[in-house]
Amino acid sequence: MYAFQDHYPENLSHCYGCGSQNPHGHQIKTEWEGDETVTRFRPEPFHTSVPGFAYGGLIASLIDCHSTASAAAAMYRQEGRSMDSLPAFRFVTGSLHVDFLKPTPIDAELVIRGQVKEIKGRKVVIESQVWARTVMTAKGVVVAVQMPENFGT
Ligand SMILES: CCCCC/C=C\C/C=C\C/C=C\C/C=C\CCCC(=O)SCCNC(=O)CCNC(=O)[C@H](O)C(C)(C)COP(=O)(O)OP(=O)(O)OC[C@H]1O[C@@H](n2cnc3c(N)ncnc32)[C@H](O)[C@@H]1OP(=O)(O)O
Repeated sequence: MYAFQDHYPENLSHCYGCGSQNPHGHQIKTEWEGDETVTRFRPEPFHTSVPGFAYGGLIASLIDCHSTASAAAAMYRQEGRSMDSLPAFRFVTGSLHVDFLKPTPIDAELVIRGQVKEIKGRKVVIESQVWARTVMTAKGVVVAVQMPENFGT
């Protein structure tokens, strides 16, 4: 699979959630399935909250990076060009909202499915659902904003 995150340049691949160069991070991979974006992730025992269940911060982190990657992919798709082409779209999280609906089991593959709800100017809104087997355990809304030139200053 060649994922959205595989298009990130090396100097922007250190993110804890999605950076391929971060050995301590989740290194999530996201791709299109039709009009939805999909990330699959298997929690480790050290992601535990209550024994048997995944930590909520992990779930939020998965929704976060799934959504920023989805925002970038959506913007490229809207312009009909590949994620390798220039100018590059780089998104950071402006807002992250998570609803925890059910306990998320630690021993199941998690599937995060995202839909593009709005593209307006530099802003993309992504809604996502986290599935464990047949149960939707969380849902989220992220407002992703194109990273300003002066980010961090
Ligand atoms: C700090 C670590 C950064 C790591 C990321 C590095 C690189 C990212 C680049 C490439 C991707 C590669 C890898 C990583 C990808 C993602 C990282 C994972 C996610 C994260 O972990 S990332 C860290 C946490 N994140 C931040 O560290 C952001 C801090 N923050 C800011 O840098 C500004 O706050 C910013 C840029 C968010 C907005 O600033 P701005 O000046 O550009 O915004 P502006 O006013 O122009 O708004 C434009 C439109 O966005 C709407 N809007 C803005 N903010 C909103 C909010 N909070 N809620 C709802 N809507 C909001 C407005 O309402 C308007 O919408 P409208 O036009 O419809 O009114």
